[in-house]
Amino acid sequence: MTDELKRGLEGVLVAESDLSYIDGDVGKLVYRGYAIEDLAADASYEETLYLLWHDELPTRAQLNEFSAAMAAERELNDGVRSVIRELAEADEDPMAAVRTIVSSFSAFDDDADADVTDHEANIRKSRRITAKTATAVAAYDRLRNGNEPVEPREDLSHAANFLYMLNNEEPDDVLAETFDMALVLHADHGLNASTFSAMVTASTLADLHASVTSAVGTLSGGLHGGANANVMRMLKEIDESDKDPITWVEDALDDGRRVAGFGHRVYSVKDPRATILGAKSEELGEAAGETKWYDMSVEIEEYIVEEKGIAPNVDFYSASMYYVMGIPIDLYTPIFAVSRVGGWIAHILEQWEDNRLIRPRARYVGEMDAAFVPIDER
Ligand SMILES: CC(=O)SCCNC(=O)CCNC(=O)[C@H](O)C(C)(C)COP(=O)(O)OP(=O)(O)OC[C@H]1O[C@@H](n2cnc3c(N)ncnc32)[C@H](O)[C@@H]1OP(=O)(O)O
Ligand SMILES: O=C([O-])CC(=O)C(=O)O
Repeated sequence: MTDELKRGLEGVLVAESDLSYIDGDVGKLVYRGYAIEDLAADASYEETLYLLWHDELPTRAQLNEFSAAMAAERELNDGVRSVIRELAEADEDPMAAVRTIVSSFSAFDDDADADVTDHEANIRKSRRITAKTATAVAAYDRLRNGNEPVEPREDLSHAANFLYMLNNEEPDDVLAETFDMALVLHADHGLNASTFSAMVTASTLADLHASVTSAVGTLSGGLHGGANANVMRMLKEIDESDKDPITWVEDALDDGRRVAGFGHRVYSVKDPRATILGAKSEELGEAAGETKWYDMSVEIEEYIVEEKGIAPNVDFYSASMYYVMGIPIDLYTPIFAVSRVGGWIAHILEQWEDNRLIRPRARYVGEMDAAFVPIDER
């Protein structure tokens, strides 16, 4: 037992994993050995999920079977629909809504009572949770805007079907492929905070729904997944201010504010996902004739890298890219969850393969030997 204190568990190894590897010094990310650049360019989200859940890339036949089985789970049952409707009526924050909705899935899951050691049941639940999270986010957005949810279609990919359900319009190939790529890029990232919280919950032998629900709550915070929406809010605030982007950022830093979308616990250089998303943001901006958000982002990046030595993370360029795609700002983090749910599940399943309760210690710095005073004598 060591008494060395590692605040924020920085650099502490707590598990072995063969899911994803990050070299933060050179900006390298791989899923099961495959470079993120290759997966982003050529693999679909379903293919990536198969890789994460089943150890290897699927053959065409395996992928077709896997994708069809996931697509068959897209529909929501009436119980979940009414939960979503009530949350939308209450105008719940979208990430809080996702947390509650994911939790509610278990009430209607045929395998809810299966033991956590039942791998086949876990895979069935994994497919359901992943498929239904996308449907639920789209339905939530429609209902809060006074529209009826759009029923999922099984003939579309996970990405295309999500955009179809969100907009009640089949996306063109560019939009569907871009969104699919975003899902691939966000699917896994080592022991990030939300994945770790899923693992902590799973390590108690709480079930998949409990573990994923923990993770959704953890992802919502502004230091983690919540940063993507904060980036876009910042870009809009700058645009509406009378300051140029550099002055705005200088003032924010002088006020002790953090600039959303910059900095990372593991990367000391630019996040490789930000490089890919930046290029896509530029491409989509040019195609839409609106490069303002991308240009502003580049200006901010150049300044912060130069002045502060802090590089952009995944959340920086996804913001301007989603904005050009017409996705509502407060859905950016729910969309992160729509993808990352696959990574959470992969780590939960890996945790259960060789489970040990996760339970660190705190150094006690409180009082000792306090004399207890009965309540009426205090
Ligand atoms: C999907 C994701 O979760 S990616 C991360 C998304 N989060 C964000 O973009 C929010 C903004 N970023 C941050 O707050 C941080 O960089 C984190 C939380 C991501 C990582 O934090 P940590 O590893 O704990 O680094 P820490 O907070 O110790 O920062 C180190 C130094 O860099 C500075 N710094 C780090 N990020 C930023 C930032 N975005 N803006 C300004 N300064 C920053 C800190 O002030 C600190 O400086 P100091 O040593 O002079 O006090
Ligand atoms: O790894 C982290 O700490 C945060 C992150 O980039 C992610 O979860 O994708």
